[in-house]
Amino acid sequence: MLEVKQVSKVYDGRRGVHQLDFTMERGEIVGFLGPNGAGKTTTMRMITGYLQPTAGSIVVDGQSVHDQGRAVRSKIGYLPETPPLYPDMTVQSYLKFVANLRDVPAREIKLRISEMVSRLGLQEREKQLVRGLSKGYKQRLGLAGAIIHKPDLLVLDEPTSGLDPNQIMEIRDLIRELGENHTVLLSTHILPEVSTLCNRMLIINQGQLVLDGSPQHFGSSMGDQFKVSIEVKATEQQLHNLLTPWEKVRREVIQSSDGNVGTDQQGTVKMVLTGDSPEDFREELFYLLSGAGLPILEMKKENLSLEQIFLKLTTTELDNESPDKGTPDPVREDSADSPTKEESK
Ligand SMILES: Nc1ncnc2c1ncn2[C@@H]1O[C@H](COP(=O)(O)OP(=O)(O)OP(=O)(O)O)[C@@H](O)[C@H]1O
Repeated sequence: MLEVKQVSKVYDGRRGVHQLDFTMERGEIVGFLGPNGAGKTTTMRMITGYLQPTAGSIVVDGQSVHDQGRAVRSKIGYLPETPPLYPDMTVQSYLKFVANLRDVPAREIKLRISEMVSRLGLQEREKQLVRGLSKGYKQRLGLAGAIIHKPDLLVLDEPTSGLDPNQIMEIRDLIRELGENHTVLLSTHILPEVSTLCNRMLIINQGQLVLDGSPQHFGSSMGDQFKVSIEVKATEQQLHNLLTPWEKVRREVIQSSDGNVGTDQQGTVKMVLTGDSPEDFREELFYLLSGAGLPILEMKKENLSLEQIFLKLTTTELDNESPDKGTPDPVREDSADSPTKEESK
């Protein structure tokens, strides 16, 4: 559906984005994450044809954004960070205006407006002036304008930014619904939004792609440590005696069900064990404990949170600031289990 090939954008000698390379399949909802100034808006504006890349190419459904701009734009719905709404138009007249602009056939416009109004829950607001709408309703109207020409690909730039928690939930529900028959690329600063809405995430930092894959996959496989929580029928002392010689694993006794730290009234201890490498040590741990006759009541692998992944990937300075230098490979899902270049040094 979308192919972004080696795309760079340089603004007055400064890097906007650098050698971005990714594709999106039909039906995917992809979250586009990155700190302020990482290059999300620049990328989205290039995909939607509003900005020309300095290098590289973008293809939507087999057509080049550069060479077949008009045809490509008819396949894309774009909701910029601030939707371009005209305050003196009514909801209805705005939708009519956008429908004309997006080449919706004249005989279909009336029907299309009523479809949009009911789909986006704007029935009560149809005759109201845009200036009187709340931020949430303005966002709904922006979304209605973005999909009125029935595009295949939706590009949404921070669609829930500035909304209150109720409005955020409503817009997320709408995006989830739109994702049933559109391909969606959405940028956001809200990490839980990615876990709840997206089946894939792209993280960009300083103009470069640093991760590509599913939030669930990376939560369980990334990081330079392996973490396990256990509940064992034993005294705290027994566990310490057994595990102290195991130098590669750090131990931390945590609160048990009765709120105590240490052996509880049922004679069990809860502990978090952290290995000093990503190597899975659960099997070794199992044999160690069972060999000592200490029953394991629970053993659970602890995943990295999205926040931890994001921080890990976006707080490292990239050393190739110059647009001419090469780009490190992003961590991709199919290569996430093998060490990254940095980790293998
Ligand atoms: N019109 C412009 N002229 C010059 N530099 C620009 C322009 N637009 C963006 N940039 C620069 O390009 C880089 C990427 O900006 P961009 O707005 O794409 O980031 P972003 O990830 O969308 O940030 P935010 O989350 O703050 O919206 C930044 O360094 C920014 O200063």
